[in-house]
Amino acid sequence: MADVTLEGVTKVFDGGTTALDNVSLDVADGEFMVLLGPSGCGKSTLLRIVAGLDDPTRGTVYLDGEPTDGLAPRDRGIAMVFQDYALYPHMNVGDNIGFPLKMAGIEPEERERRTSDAASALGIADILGRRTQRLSGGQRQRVAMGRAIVREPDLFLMDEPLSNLDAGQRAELRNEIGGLAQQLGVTVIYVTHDQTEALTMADRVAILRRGVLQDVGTPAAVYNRPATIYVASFLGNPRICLAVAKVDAHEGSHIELHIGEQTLSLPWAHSRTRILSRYDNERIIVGIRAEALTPVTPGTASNELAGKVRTLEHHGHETLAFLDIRASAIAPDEVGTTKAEQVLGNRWRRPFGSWASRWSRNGGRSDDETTSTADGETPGRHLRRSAEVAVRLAPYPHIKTGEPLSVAVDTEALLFFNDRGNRIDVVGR
Ligand SMILES: Nc1ncnc2c1ncn2[C@@H]1O[C@H](COP(=O)(O)OP(=O)(O)OP(=O)(O)O)[C@@H](O)[C@H]1O
Repeated sequence: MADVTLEGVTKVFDGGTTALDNVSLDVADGEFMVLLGPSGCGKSTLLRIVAGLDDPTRGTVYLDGEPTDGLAPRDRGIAMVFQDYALYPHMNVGDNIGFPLKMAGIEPEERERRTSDAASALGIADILGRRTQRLSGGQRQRVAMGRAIVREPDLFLMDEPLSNLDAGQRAELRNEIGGLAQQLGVTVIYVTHDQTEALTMADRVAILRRGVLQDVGTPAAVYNRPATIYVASFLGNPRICLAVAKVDAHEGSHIELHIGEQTLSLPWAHSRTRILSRYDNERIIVGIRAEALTPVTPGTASNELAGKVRTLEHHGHETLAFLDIRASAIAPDEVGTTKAEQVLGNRWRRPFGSWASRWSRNGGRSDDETTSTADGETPGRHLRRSAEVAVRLAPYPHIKTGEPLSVAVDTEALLFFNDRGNRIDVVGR
């Protein structure tokens, strides 16, 4: 039995770095929770605080409903596995796995039984007598895992345990760790920066950015219905296209989304029309994943985008075409900054009216990339990021870079964000 609750956990290190900023998170008993985020977002700090190796500056960690303040790491029923698995080189595999039991004064017979059970579960029962120096990376990590599970912990904390392995070993162990956790019924908090690990292994994923929890949900929920633009862009390969669109609501009839010079039309009965209509005459960000697009003969679909193929990426089983749809795009890191305000134009439309209206007339495309705004900013600099959508094609298609391509757009699969990067159509999350 081990459920974990973090309540308003903040960690500010000496020197002023805020590694965690008011993080609240529940991990249920037996759940496989993956903490996902880029380097430096606070994942390891969170894990160390749960383990009791670091104290939070503010907030509380509860284990099974009990506050852990002052509870020593060894009394938390936790086992940790790190990326740099330090095995004892002078011991064989079996002794490495059984070492924590020896330290705990467990009788040799019992030790042997538990060591052998752990080794069998990890598929390394046949190498118990081997020295650890000659093991492969995957085998070494299995031994490290064995040493952790042999203690029969209630809670497993894993910090990038696969990052030192090659791609093949990672894929293999990914499956095994998920299966093993289920078999043992333990609660796992697993840290990674790898979205594939998160989406394939997790019951739920918690996404951190600069110490702030962005979203928590099942892999399907955070992928299909991300709470923020950051989550939408962090998950998914190829990356989501974040295009600027102007909303034009025709009350009771339909909503037009002007993306550059092109227009998508959503019927009034569309699931998200009412929410979008609140942004009438404003610019929003439309997230377009490859899944929303299907190549078509021009003029045959009810909603289409057309563009020129800028690049082709051949992946063997498919080819990705990156299509310049002649519209403005935004980078997730720009969201919430003055850059985003300028690209979106919602705030500066009035102060810099003349330039803005010319930009608007051009459907968001700058015809003068060097025009300066009143405060000396160069708007063209911000507009040069042009929207490129990724389109999945059959392997090695006949199309060439520079050629036109039209795609049908499944408007139900589009994601809509405001200028602060929050999804404006969050329903049921
Ligand atoms: N002991 C420390 N003293 C000061 N700053 C620290 C300390 N440990 C971590 N930090 C800082 O806190 C932030 C979060 O670090 P943390 O190691 O938790 O991130 P992470 O997401 O695990 O990164 P990585 O994936 O690179 O391990 C970083 O800016 C880091 O530099």
